[in-house]
Amino acid sequence: MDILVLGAGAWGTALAISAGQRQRVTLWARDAAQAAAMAAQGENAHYLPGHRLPAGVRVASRAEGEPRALAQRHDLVIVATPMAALRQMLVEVAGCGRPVAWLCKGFEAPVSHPYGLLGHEVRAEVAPQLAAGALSGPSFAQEVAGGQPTALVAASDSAPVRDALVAAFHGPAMRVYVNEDLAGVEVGGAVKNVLAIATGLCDGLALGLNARAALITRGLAEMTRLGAALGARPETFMGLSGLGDLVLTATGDLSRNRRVGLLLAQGRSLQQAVDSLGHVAEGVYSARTVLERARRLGIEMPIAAGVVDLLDGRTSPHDAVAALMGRDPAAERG
Ligand SMILES: NC(=O)C1=CN([C@@H]2O[C@H](COP(=O)(O)OP(=O)(O)OC[C@H]3O[C@@H](n4cnc5c(N)ncnc54)[C@H](O)[C@@H]3O)[C@@H](O)[C@H]2O)C=CC1
Ligand SMILES: O=C(CO)COP(=O)(O)O
Repeated sequence: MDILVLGAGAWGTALAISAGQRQRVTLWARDAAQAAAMAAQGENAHYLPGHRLPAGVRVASRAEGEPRALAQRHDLVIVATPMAALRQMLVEVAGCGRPVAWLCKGFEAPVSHPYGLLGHEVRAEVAPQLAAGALSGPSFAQEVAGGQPTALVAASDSAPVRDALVAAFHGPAMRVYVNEDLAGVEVGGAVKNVLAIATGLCDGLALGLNARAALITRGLAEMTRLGAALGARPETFMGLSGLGDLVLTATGDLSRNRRVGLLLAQGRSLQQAVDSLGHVAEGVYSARTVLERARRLGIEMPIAAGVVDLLDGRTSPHDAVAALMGRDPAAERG
């Protein structure tokens, strides 16, 4: 199988390394200099140092071809950019006639609406004919690149897209489950990043394990409420892209979103926290949209609201926690 991975950050590179053990993979970087360095060094020293590219992975940039022309020469196209570049990449591959899946987890910044869109909503605007979906689930790039066992979920309303993702990535160290609930899988991936900022904050303030478990559980309830209102199936949130990715990202120190929360708790500014990562932390860019979409749907998301107040500088880490604990008693419901 020939796979095109558009975007050579940590996650695109890790999946290329994983699939490249068995398949032919083209790993495309927008930056020609980065592509040249990767080809020369046999690794992505900038975004994923310490992991060799296997022989099945070939590096490319625009010098080798524009995304649509390249896509037409492959069996499956993976968009591995951050959410901010998904629209542009879908425009570039629209009409390629190949199954397409994105890896990004978030809501787009509000560009075409008063609120940001999920990936499948962007697809509906710019490439409605494209057979497409998302590959999601609990998966730190470093562990996948190192061949450690991982389970993912291939979500799409198109069976050929789901099948292509399984054929491409299912292997000895990676199980790929399928799910038709693309909206649910996308909401899980987007909201867990916002909640991971909250648990990073909680742990950075040394509030304890009880507090962290409470945040994860009530965060899952917020995620499920928003997802159901956006047309997702509630049971999707008990799966890999919901609870699974929430637990991983909220508790795992490899998470960039969690690290943002930890750094804010130490008194760093948001700008300092973001700059120190060197990678995208999608929760920072999705949090306001999560809250705006919840507001329009009449959904309460107090944890997400606390994260937005903190990111916007309206509250301090301690006051954000106090506001959550000071809420009125309530029944425990979804
Ligand atoms: N790193 C991880 O463990 C995982 C990341 N993800 C998601 O995958 C997405 C990408 O994450 P990472 O690879 O970790 O980010 P990263 O910060 O390591 O790399 C981002 C890459 O995207 C490229 N890029 C940015 N704008 C672009 C554009 N307009 N056109 C082409 N390339 C562009 C950058 O040059 C860079 O190579 C994010 O949405 C993230 O939430 C999902 C699962 C795991
Ligand atoms: O999505 C991820 C793991 O599944 C990666 O999370 P971070 O972007 O917070 O590192």
